[in-house]
Amino acid sequence: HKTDTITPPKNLDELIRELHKVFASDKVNIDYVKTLMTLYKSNPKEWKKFAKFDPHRYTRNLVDLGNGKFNLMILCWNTAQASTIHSHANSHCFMKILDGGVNEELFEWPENEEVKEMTPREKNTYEKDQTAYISDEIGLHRIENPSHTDYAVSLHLYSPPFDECKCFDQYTGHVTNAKVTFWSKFGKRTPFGKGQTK
Ligand SMILES: O=C(O)CCSS
Ligand SMILES: [Fe+2]
Repeated sequence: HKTDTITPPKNLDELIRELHKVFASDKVNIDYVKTLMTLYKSNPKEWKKFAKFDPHRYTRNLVDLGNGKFNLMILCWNTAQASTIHSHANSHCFMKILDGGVNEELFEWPENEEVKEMTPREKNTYEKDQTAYISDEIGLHRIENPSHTDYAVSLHLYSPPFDECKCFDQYTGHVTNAKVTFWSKFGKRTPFGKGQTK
């Protein structure tokens, strides 16, 4: 796919339809997907039913299962909430900002098993409608909503889908495997203890 002739998706449903087509073939054209997600102009009317904020932690809200080829989800960052430093299970990770803004701080992978502070790399800031891409080959990152007054909302596509990722302690490089959970699926709250991890 050439990226200069992409028609912008008219709405979230059209973006999802287009993503299903793109991921039907096995080779992922990273630039094409980034451009497509960027060209979708965020419209809160289309995603507000997925936008649930929690006082303690950012929420992960499943939007689409991508025919098994990808997971599409909306993450809601309350003020000053951040992720751990984490990896992406050898998957592609695309993050498009739907509202507010986030900071991304990249880190090198820790070397072997030594106990050492992790090495920070570049910091990026993403504003509404911008799209970021990361993979384990690029490195690790932490995503944060830096605002103490405004929420942030981001649309994440992981391909292939994964339900566990590695989290890293910045000061020791210690790794833990964490199952990822969903606060809601297709706009409905996931019941406690059930269905939260897949
Ligand atoms: O999926 C997650 O919880 C990590 C958000 S930053 S890609
Ligand atoms: Fe991430």
